[in-house]
Amino acid sequence: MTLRVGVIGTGMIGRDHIRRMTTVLAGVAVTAVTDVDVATAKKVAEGLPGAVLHATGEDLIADPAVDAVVVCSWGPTHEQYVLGSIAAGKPVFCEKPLATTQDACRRIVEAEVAAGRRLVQVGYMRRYDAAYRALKEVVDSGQIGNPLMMHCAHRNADVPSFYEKESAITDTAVHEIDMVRWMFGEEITAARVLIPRKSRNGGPLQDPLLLILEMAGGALVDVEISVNIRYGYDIRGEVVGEDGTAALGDLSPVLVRSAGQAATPVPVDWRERFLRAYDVEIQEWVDSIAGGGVPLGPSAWDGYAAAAVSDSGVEALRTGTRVPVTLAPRPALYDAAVEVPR
Ligand SMILES: NC(=O)C1=CN([C@@H]2O[C@H](COP(=O)(O)OP(=O)(O)OC[C@H]3O[C@@H](n4cnc5c(N)ncnc54)[C@H](O)[C@@H]3O)[C@@H](O)[C@H]2O)C=CC1
Ligand SMILES: O=C1[C@@H](O)[C@H](O)[C@@H](O)[C@H](O)[C@H]1O
Repeated sequence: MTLRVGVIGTGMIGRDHIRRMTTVLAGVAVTAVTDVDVATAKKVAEGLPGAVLHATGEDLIADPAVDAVVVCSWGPTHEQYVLGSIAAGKPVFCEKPLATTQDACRRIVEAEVAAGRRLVQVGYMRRYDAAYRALKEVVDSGQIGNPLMMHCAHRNADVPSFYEKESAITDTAVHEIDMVRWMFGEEITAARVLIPRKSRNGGPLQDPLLLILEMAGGALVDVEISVNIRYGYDIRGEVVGEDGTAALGDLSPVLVRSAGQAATPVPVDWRERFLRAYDVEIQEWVDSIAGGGVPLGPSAWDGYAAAAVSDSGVEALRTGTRVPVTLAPRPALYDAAVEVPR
């Protein structure tokens, strides 16, 4: 059976997911699109034989030729489309963040619990990245002993002009927030932010930042967030255990030695660095729901938990204090929600 998908938001990642669903993945077809930027959506629809261009996200969700919805619009619009998909009983893959506040995420969790089945998956694609999966396997094997700390770096070459001070946490470090919950298999209990000297490349932003996360089991995670690093898109992670360390490997397939130097290329952006992870993520989502099953990836609960930590991180950035994370009780629908079945 071919899963018929409608895509809301035909911007950068919307178009990238449409490309992979139409030219890379199996068992899926894009049958409808919409965007408030009608001209772009029309152009995208014209390149998709048989696809319908809808005036609104609500019309797309109601389309009988749409079995499942992919939400790639701006964060503040996610809640309405995810709630609309749940109300229509349709599986929905929502790009991160699930919603921009923890209250909005809770409303989504409550709607899904009321519906009585898992319909929502959130686009935290690092759980599907080969390097992160290999790192987690080492940690889970016990080879490096009990994990005590994790050092992370999230470096963007640059960011768009509408990127705000808080985006370093809510839009960028939110990937690490989800990833470490999954890596350690436990919740984050508090956040702090340390502010170093400002980069001259950062404009009005406080760039870089250091986010410190406390894990429920006592481990500490530090995340360097640099969003104007210029040289490329660089994602790092190293877990320090009692008996050893394990780090994400060098991902380039080529090392060039020339003119007295050894060099590997650095990815330009997230599309290049996580190309394969997005493919695996969406293919697994398609496969899990195509036969009427439930989505197995990051859940609405994971989206809510990440948003709650993100809110604490923003508060820590604003106040310079340690801010605890308080989560609502986890509904039984999400038991084992920080684990991704393999
Ligand atoms: N998983 C990942 O690594 C990444 C995730 N993202 C996430 O994907 C989402 C979109 O990001 P980008 O594609 O980079 O942004 P973008 O600005 O390129 O595209 C967003 C599109 O949504 C449309 N839009 C805005 N409001 C809408 C509404 N109410 N209804 C329908 N369409 C609407 C805009 O017109 C625009 O075309 C964001 O939530 C972002 O955080 C983005 C980049 C990477
Ligand atoms: O999700 C993403 C963007 O929205 C965000 O702005 C970037 O900082 C991240 O690296 C990228 O993965």
